[in-house]
Amino acid sequence: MSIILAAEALSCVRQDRVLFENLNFQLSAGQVLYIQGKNGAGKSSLLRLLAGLTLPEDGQILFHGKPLPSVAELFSEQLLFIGHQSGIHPQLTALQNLAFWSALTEQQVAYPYQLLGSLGLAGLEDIPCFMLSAGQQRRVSLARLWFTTKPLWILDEPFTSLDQQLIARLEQHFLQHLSSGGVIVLTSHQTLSAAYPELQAIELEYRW
Ligand SMILES: Nc1ncnc2c1ncn2[C@@H]1O[C@H](COP(=O)(O)OP(=O)(O)OP(=O)(O)O)[C@@H](O)[C@H]1O
Repeated sequence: MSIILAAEALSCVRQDRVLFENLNFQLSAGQVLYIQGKNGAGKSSLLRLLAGLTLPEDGQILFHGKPLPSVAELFSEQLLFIGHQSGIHPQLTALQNLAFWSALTEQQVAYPYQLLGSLGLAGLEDIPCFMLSAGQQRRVSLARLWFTTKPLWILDEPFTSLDQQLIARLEQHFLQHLSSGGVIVLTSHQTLSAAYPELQAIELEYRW
């Protein structure tokens, strides 16, 4: 199976501290990479490198076998990155946030009310997101995962603030995405519960 995303001898240094070095992995369609580690170990830093938002100290990231900078346009078309922050605009409503992402990424959201309702946000579609709870805001943010057609998902702590029911729902959605050829890289302090057919795990040590 062809490799979609790979890291070769990746190193990351922050504030003179080596967070990780010589990190290697290869991910093909249907595979999930689960990154664990203590607070400050470097999980978000690794995700930001993989999303092309920062550059590694050493090593390289390959997308479909090519160095990331050389395929930046294709990569950004195929990547959905949800960072540690929810990434929603607090003054906009849930519906407006969906419409914004939809226009920005040219991904059609066919039934926004239905989607938001299915995520437990019925009746809350038209109020500014700053009036929503942390978990509700996270739900608005994650709604993107239900209408995107992008194959590569990089998700930093996607379960934060979610209740167990929504976590289970999200993990089922991950399985669906993987079974249709998607790739997921995620961090979490929480143990994954679903039975992922092809799971790779990396534990980053906290290094002084
Ligand atoms: N933009 C930055 N500039 C300087 N140092 C940074 C930057 N971002 C992160 N760091 C440092 O890098 C280290 C790793 O941070 P990172 O956010 O990657 O950890 P993490 O494993 O995701 O932690 P957590 O579980 O708390 O979210 C920390 O010591 C942090 O201070």
